[in-house]
Amino acid sequence: MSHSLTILKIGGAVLQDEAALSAALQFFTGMPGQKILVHGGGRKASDISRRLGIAPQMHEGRRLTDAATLEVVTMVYAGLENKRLVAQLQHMGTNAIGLSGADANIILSEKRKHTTVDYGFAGDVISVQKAPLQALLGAGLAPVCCAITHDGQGQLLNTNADTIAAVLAAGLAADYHVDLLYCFEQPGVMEDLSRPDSLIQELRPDSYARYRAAGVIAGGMLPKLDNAFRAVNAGARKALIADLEGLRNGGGTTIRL
Ligand SMILES: Nc1ncnc2c1ncn2[C@@H]1O[C@H](COP(=O)(O)OP(=O)(O)O)[C@@H](O)[C@H]1O
Ligand SMILES: CC(=O)N[C@@H](CCC(=O)OP(=O)(O)O)C(=O)O
Repeated sequence: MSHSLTILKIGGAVLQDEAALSAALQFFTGMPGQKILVHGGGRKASDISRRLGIAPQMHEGRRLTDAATLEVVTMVYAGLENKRLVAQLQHMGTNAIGLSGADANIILSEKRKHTTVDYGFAGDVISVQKAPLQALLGAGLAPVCCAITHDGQGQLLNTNADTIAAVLAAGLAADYHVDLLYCFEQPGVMEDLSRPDSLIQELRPDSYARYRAAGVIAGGMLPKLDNAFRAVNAGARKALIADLEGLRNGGGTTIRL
C-alpha cells in the first residue's frame, strides 16, 4: 500500500455558495497525491423540484425519490452540478473527470428496502468496482463522483452523497491510505447548532449513540456520521467532518473507533 488517497465530499450548502465552492475547489486542487471529489447537491435539487411543483420529501436525511424526483436529481447531480464542478476544476488546473455510479460500473446499488417508508428510487450501495477508479487515478485524473448510481438492470438510483464518499473510501482502503473529508457549512458536529463554540472535537460510537438518542444529532448529519463510521470501520485512516476553515487548520470533528 504505497499511495495516499484523499476523498473530499462537498455538500449542498457549499455548492449553493459560489465563494465557498470556489474556495473548496481550490483546496481540492491544492491537495497533494491522488484524490477523488464527491459532491451532493440536495439543496439545488430541492429548489428545482419546488420550481417544478414537486414538493421535496426527506426522511432521516434521505430523499424520498419518486419517478419525477429521480428525473430532477439525475439532471441536477449527474448533469448541472457534476459538469460545472469539472469545468471549474479544469480552470484551476485539476484534470477532473465526472462520473456517476453507472459510468464504468463503479457503483452498483439496489432500491432501498424499508419496512415502513417508501424511499422510491433511492439506492443502497451493493458494490464498488475499484479497477476503473484506480486506472483513472493512475492516469493522473481526479474523478468527480455524483450521487447517482445504477442497479445493473438499466435503472438509475439516487444514493446519499455521503454514502458514495464512504463506500469509495471503504472500497479503496485495502489499496491506499485513505483519508475521508466531509466538508459542509458548519464547523463540525455541534452540541448546539446555535452556539458556534459547541464543536464536538471527537466522536466515538458510544458518544454518537448518546447524542443521537438525545436528538442533538439529526437530519442530514445522520447519514454523514453513519457513513464516516462505516469508512473508518472498513480501514480508512481518517474521517473528518468540518467546514473549509477546519479542513485547512486541523479543526472539525474527528471520527474514531
Ligand atoms: N449536531 C449537529 N451538528 C451539525 N449539523 C447538524 C447537527 N444536527 C443536524 N445537523 C444538520 O445537518 C446538516 C448537514 O446535513 P446536510 O444538509 O445533508 O449536509 P450536506 O449537504 O453537507 O450533506 C447541517 O446543515 C445541520 O443543519
Ligand atoms: C437518497 C438521497 O437522499 N440522495 C441525496 C443525494 C444528494 C446528496 O446527498 O446531497 P447533499 O450532500 O447535498 O445532501 C439527495 O437526493 O438529497
